[in-house]
Amino acid sequence: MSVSFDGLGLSPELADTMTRLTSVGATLARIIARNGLEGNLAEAAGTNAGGDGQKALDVIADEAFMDALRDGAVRYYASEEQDDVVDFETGTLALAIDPLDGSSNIDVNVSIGTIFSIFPKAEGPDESFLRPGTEQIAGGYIIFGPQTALVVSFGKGVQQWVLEPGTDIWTRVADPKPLPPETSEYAINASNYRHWPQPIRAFIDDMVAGAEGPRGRNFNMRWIASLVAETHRIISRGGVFLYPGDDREGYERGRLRHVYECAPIALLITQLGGGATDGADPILNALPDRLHARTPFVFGSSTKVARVAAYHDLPHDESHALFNSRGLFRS
Ligand SMILES: O=P(O)(O)OC[C@H]1O[C@](O)(COP(=O)(O)O)[C@@H](O)[C@@H]1O
Ligand SMILES: [Mg+2]
Ligand SMILES: [Mg+2]
Repeated sequence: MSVSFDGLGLSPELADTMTRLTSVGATLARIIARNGLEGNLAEAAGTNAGGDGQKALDVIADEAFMDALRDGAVRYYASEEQDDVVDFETGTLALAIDPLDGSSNIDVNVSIGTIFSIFPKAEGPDESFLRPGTEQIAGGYIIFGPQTALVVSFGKGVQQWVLEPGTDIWTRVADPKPLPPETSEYAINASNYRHWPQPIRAFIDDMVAGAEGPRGRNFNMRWIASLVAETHRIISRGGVFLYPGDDREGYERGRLRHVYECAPIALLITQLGGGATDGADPILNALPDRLHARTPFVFGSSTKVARVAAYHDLPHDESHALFNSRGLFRS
């Protein structure tokens, strides 16, 4: 196993934890690349704490991370795939993880990932995880796509490593650049349009209307249905992502989980100069009320994220007027 976090000021405990995460990442990359050769990683395997159907790879990834982190510096392990926090009984850190993000893409050979968030351990499990994302000492993801990469922030910018295919060797590559403040690309699952609240519909309506609409220019749309892949694209070339709350039962607070999906992504995006909110307020300042809490999530290029918040503040007619070609907030 070869990876170096030298020069980043990490404590030995954090560096050891990161090494364990990257070791599992290399193993998972090999397992994912062999999907279908020995078994079907997308096979149904049960139901998790959030009521989502689990796939075989969800369970394999969760067990691999848990085994690798036990007897290290992580005391509390909180996973999307487990109802409760696992107490390893020794260690100074608390790690929350979405072991396999984007599981609807396992069987279609599209990028998936692992998202993690690390805090210094607090008194107990609740105190360790139900706290503002500003207190994270690390947050990031591993993306399993045509290329396997680690993108992480330790609170001072964002760093990136790439896995040499077929090996355990991770090489640090150029840091991601700051996000462009403006963008012409958005990501949202538009099949939920009829369920969205009015400000989200207005924001999207105005972009769909393109050059002929109030915004006076055309926009492009992408939806991969892997938060990790969506984040990687936005980090690479800008954009805005929205998973709002909607009126479907169980989706009042959207779909994404605060602790192990949104908080670490918000850390990365804000470190790159972007915005990350629940539509109105910064995610990193919010307090989740339980481990598997969901939150509406809007992140990406700062101007767009601010504009979504402005749509929430204004009555429908006024928002269209303010954002039209003669309005105050054009572009
Ligand atoms: O299927 P939908 O509603 O578009 O939701 C897609 C979202 O769900 C997720 O797949 C949820 O993550 P999991 O696969 O870890 O449950 C995100 O990666 C993605 O952004
Ligand atoms: Mg996920
Ligand atoms: Mg998952």
